[in-house]
Amino acid sequence: MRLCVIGCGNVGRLVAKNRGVLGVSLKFFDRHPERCFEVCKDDCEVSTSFDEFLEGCDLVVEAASPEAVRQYAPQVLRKADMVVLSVGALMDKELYGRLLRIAENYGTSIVVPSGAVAGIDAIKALKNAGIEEVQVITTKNPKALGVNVEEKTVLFEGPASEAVKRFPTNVNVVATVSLAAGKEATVKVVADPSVDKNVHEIRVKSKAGELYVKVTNVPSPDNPKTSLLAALSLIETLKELVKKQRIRIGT
Ligand SMILES: NC(=O)C1=CN([C@@H]2O[C@H](COP(=O)(O)OP(=O)(O)OC[C@H]3O[C@@H](n4cnc5c(N)ncnc54)[C@H](OP(=O)(O)O)[C@@H]3O)[C@@H](O)[C@H]2O)C=CC1
Ligand SMILES: O=C([O-])CC(=O)C(=O)O
Repeated sequence: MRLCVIGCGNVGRLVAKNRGVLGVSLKFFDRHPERCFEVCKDDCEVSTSFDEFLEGCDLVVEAASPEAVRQYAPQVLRKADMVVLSVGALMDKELYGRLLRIAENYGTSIVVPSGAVAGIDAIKALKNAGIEEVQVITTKNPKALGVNVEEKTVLFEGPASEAVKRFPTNVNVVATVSLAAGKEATVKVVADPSVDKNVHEIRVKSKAGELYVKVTNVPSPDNPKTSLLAALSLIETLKELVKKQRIRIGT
């Protein structure tokens, strides 16, 4: 199995470290090829041309940016299944519909890991009973959100589709929650100088009950915006995709 990864940053590096566990050969692509050469050493391939990168891929992982999803997903899905981390891109209804049509025509799939949140299994299940309300509050240190504030400050309140435009690499989770719920989440983004974790609180009201999930994530050492849990969730998703599972846990 050849796993092809777009993005040689924080998450790409963790995939490379877990190569042995996954038992795959790896190929990388990034707009900074030097980052890929550093990630790979002599252990994997690096492509500097995207067309060449796509050749022979069994599964493609996007760990780059929402822009990379817009740029590359249509081409990828004509050839292979694609795991998408920059889920915010899928809040664009036109792109979402277009990608699903391509996947349908070419027999491929888009896979969205739970990423930096928990409870996606229950939200999907609750959808079957009817979801009335979905809210997400994301609180991070101002540095992670790219602002300079001295006290706890609400930076944004509004729908998920707007939140992902304002914070494209900080709140992909609100897109994942919205897609799982089949309903756009209302979102609050808070910068708090007193926190050193990436905190996501999810509230769902449904006919089958209410859900409240709070994750207090350790930021990745190399990229404080991205929680370590997001990369670990990807690794777990990849294990399920590349290895035949004798038991599957969760929805
Ligand atoms: N679904 C979820 O729950 C979560 C998703 N994420 C998302 O996962 C993605 C990866 O995160 P992380 O590894 O920490 O990010 P990094 O910024 O550490 O690494 C991303 C790498 O991809 C490169 N890149 C970005 N856009 C493109 C492009 N269009 N073409 C080629 N290369 C590109 C970046 O270059 P450059 O530095 O120039 O941008 C960088 O080298 C991010 O979009 C992040 O927001 C993160 C956390 C949770
Ligand atoms: O990692 C996190 O805590 C959340 C994040 O950056 C995102 O959803 O883009």
